[in-house]
Amino acid sequence: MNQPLRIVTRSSPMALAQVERVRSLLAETDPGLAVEVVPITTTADKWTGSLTALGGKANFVKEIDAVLAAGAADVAVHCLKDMPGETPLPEGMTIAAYLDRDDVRDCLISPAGHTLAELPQGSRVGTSSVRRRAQLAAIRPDLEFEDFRGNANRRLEKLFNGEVDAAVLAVSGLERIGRTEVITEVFEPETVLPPVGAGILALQCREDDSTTIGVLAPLNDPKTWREADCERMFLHVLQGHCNSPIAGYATEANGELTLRGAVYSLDGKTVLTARETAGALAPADLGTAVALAIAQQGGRGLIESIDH
Ligand SMILES: NCc1[nH]cc(CCC(=O)O)c1CC(=O)O
Repeated sequence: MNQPLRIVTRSSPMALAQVERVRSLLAETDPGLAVEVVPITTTADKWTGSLTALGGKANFVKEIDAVLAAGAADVAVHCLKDMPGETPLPEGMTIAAYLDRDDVRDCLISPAGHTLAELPQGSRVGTSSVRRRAQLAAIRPDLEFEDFRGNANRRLEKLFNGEVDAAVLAVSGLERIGRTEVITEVFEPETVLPPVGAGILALQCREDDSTTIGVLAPLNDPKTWREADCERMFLHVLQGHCNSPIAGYATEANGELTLRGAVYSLDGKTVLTARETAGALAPADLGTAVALAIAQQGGRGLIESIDH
């Protein structure tokens, strides 16, 4: 009688783990509900070249959204970090819930067991993220960066095969694939400011699908929602693209939301930062305020100077 809830996902171990988390949450909130997984392999997953050449990391998200839009699935589980920031959600889509936020921190993985400070002069660090490159270059200008693609398991394989000396990945991603034992240093947000949406899973569905919205609503974490809202508006106002060295991290403590934002030059030599606390501001307005403070320092010029 009841239709199963169909969740569309990429087929990487991390993406599948994310879907399992949603499934087990739904088993608590909706014990009678049947859940079906619709796995797809996106063009971006198969592509081994530069993501910028393919049109950016938004490609991972776009093909999933197309399955949802076509009605072949009811829910998509997106890493908020991977969702494009310069445009609002695709037409006809809504976020029904943000799950309770995971670890937001990035970490260093060095098979030799080094911390960032201990890496030998000129070490090759694997990361395709311009944000991570800029942030690490600001601390260690001698490091060399190499493009490093593939899902997290694949990246660890390349790293331990010696293709690079070290890599930077998100702690939450390693938790999802059960590989936190490889971490050699966790970067606190004060050292490496997390990207917008770090550690947040967004449950997206069609905005006219009130049945699914109702099923997913109990999975929403209101504090994560406010942080996400604030960070997303920050990114939107700055018009950050998929290849922007932008970081933005909102935290709510004692009922008060604070947003720290930063925009970097690629070499990490210029770092524009701003930090504000909401006071009477709504989360999205705090995002706007911090974005404007960075724009006033020349942040838009830095963002536009980078190819995308
Ligand atoms: N770009 C890939 C990606 N998207 C989300 C995460 C990790 C989880 C998250 O922060 O939501 C990762 C892996 C990584 O950056 O190491």
